[in-house]
Amino acid sequence: MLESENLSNELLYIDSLSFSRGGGSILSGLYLTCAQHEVVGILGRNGSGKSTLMNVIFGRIKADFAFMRCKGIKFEKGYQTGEITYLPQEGFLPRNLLLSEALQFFQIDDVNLLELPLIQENLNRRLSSLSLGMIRLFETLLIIYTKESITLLDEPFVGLSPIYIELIKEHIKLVKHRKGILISDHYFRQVMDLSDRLYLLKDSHLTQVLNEDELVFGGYLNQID
Ligand SMILES: Nc1ncnc2c1ncn2[C@@H]1O[C@H](COP(=O)(O)OP(=O)(O)OP(=O)(O)O)[C@@H](O)[C@H]1O
Repeated sequence: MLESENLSNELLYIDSLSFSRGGGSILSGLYLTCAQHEVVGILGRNGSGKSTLMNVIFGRIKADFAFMRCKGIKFEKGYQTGEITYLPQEGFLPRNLLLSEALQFFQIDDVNLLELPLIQENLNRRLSSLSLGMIRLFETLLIIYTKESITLLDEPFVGLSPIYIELIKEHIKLVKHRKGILISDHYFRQVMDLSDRLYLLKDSHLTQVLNEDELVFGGYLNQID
């Protein structure tokens, strides 16, 4: 169920985030927070700036201006805080790793993931021997189960069959008691289903939306019959 902003247990605080390129404003004065136990969804048309926003938070690109706090401490590059992990749109795990090595690298020790039959069956497989969808699935599960308290997920459902989309959702729900999660994906119903709060990124501004009607009003969806 979508809620209003939860100011207790705040993990991530973003204010006045602005980013422009080539003379055009891509993100303008964005305000966004994420608390522990929360999944915050960000929807937007292609090219609206969702990945740019996550890249700025993680520190891969620099904003023109952004005031960002993690657990009350100001930061400029999310990866330097030791508190933020990020699933980028593109694959990131070296393909020559075994799945077991990838799990070790991210120091995953949660039995909810380690004892999954899907994980157990593939522990000794090299990622290069897996399909692109399976690599994406494992990358997403690994990032969800990292120990860091904030997780940024950019299009975690792309390329996944429905049963694996449900699996990802189930595991996000299992870890969110100890995390704050920002998620962006074009599978908007899945994002809505998971999100405690939902935002629409449009014309470089972020607006909170409460339901599908407001997504229609915001020009993200066509009229619902
Ligand atoms: N370094 C850059 N130089 C020029 N333009 C950029 C740069 N980074 C992002 N942009 C532009 O910013 C806009 C937002 O891109 P971004 O990838 O963040 O959108 P998105 O909402 O994630 O899109 P999609 O849903 O298609 O992945 C695009 O028009 C893109 O061309």
